[in-house]
Amino acid sequence: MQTYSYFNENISHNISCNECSLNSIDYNTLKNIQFKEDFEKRYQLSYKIEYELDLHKFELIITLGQGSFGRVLLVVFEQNKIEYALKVLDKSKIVKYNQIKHVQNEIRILNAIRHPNIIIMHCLFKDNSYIYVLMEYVRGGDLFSYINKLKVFQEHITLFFAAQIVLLADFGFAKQIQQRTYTLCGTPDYFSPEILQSKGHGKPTDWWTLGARMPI
Ligand SMILES: Nc1ncnc2c1ncn2[C@@H]1O[C@H](COP(=O)(O)OP(=O)(O)OP(=O)(O)O)[C@@H](O)[C@H]1O
Repeated sequence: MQTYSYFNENISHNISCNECSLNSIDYNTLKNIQFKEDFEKRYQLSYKIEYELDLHKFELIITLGQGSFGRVLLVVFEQNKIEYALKVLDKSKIVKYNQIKHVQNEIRILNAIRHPNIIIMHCLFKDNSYIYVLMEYVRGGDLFSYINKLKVFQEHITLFFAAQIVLLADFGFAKQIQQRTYTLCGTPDYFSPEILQSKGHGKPTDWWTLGARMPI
């Protein structure tokens, strides 16, 4: 079996991953943290690997969804009996489709952000074939499935989702920018005019996409 070292596997960390470290997120404390500064610090530090964790320490319940490079499983951690979402990423697929940088970036951003509206990444572990991202489990499914089910949203439902149910979990195409970027990514149907004009786009482009995606 092939092994890779793209995800800091070769850097040794002295980490004890126990019940305590998985439960150590205190929301009240987090409220007071200056999100941006904290993000920068965490982003620079990059992510760490929990070498003491492996799949056998979890009970597998069901598959929650399928992504491009693997599945997301609902699991229960044996030590504390808490449910988590475990994203299982297939290393060989990531390498085959030349997505190493994208995946590294997604994990790095998710690991760096601590915000009540953004899913918590607890830790990362790996074996020879897969990378496992242990995250907060969010009930209720995702917006995409809900849109598929209802097809068209009434205005009040659209307002409800747009205003408050923006729990972000997917940072595959996320990028840290100062003013503008010229990177072309995303679904063409929802491209903003500034992306199409290739003159550089910044944060307002996300508002365009949110509006375009709302199925009123
Ligand atoms: N933390 C979570 N809690 C509950 N369900 C989740 C969680 N994370 C992901 N899921 C479910 O798993 C599905 C797959 O997620 P994943 O992030 O792997 O792929 P994706 O974003 O849909 O696709 P891609 O890999 O192309 O970005 C999601 O659509 C969602 O239904």
